[in-house]
Amino acid sequence: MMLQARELAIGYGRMQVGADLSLSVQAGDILCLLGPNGCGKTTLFRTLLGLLPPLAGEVRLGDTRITAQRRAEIARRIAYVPQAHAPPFPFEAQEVVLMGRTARLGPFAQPGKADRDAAQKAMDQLGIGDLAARDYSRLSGGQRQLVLIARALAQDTPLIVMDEPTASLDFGNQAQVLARISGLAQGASPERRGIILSTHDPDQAFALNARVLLMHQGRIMADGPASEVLTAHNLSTVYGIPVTIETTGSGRKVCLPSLHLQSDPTITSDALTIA
Ligand SMILES: Nc1ncnc2c1ncn2[C@@H]1O[C@H](COP(=O)(O)OP(=O)(O)OP(=O)(O)O)[C@@H](O)[C@H]1O
Repeated sequence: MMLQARELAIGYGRMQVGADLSLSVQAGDILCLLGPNGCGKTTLFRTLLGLLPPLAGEVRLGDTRITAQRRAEIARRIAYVPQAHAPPFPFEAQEVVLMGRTARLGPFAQPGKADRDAAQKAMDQLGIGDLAARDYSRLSGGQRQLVLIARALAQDTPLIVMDEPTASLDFGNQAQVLARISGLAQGASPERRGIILSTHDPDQAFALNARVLLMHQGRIMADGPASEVLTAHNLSTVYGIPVTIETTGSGRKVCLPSLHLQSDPTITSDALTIA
């Protein structure tokens, strides 16, 4: 199963957020989207999922345009981990995870025991089995995020799209989730998944050995292996701060942003010149 976008323009009505966006992902790929706040990552994801119509270009899931497919069909092929917000209604955490099963069943089918077992297994895998009966809207941000990841695992799809999946997670849970993402992409076929995720942490792209799409001003500025795309020059250009890349003793690359911004004459703006 392959998801492919060709020369997409994305946005809302007449407001274009991005253009010339092409990508493809299939089982075994980890595609990591990096770019500044507001550059269009979530908008791109919503377009890839068929939730938002493209302003130009097309998204194909398998052989068919995604806009021509029914929601239940799409839900059998792609799971979505959105950014974790509290819902207006009090669901139990296990009901939220079970939605991953019902999404793929169609409108009138009821989830059965196998579905409940799959939901519980997904929660156990992420170490949140004990949250099953808790009110989702009263969980912490990180707990909610783990519930949404469990929902995607329970949905059991060949592709998973994750919008900043580690954003609210503590140090340990970030590593756990990254390890699971890596495992999902490496599993034996047909268990092997394709993953698209966004993150604000370039080090995660290095840790995942991901293919990186670096977005800048609504376009893809660079596309390729993390070690080729995440250069000091590219990161400094995109994020507007001096960055250095170093290699640790174990051979993994890490990004170090400079914390001495005030003394850098290229970064000054009205907001910073308080004097
Ligand atoms: N529903 C909407 N209607 C109109 N404009 C929107 C809507 N949602 C987002 N935008 C605008 O589209 C642009 C891209 O937003 P988007 O949420 O895709 O960015 P992002 O890269 O995911 O940002 P972040 O890293 O902060 O999560 C922003 O300028 C935002 O204000």
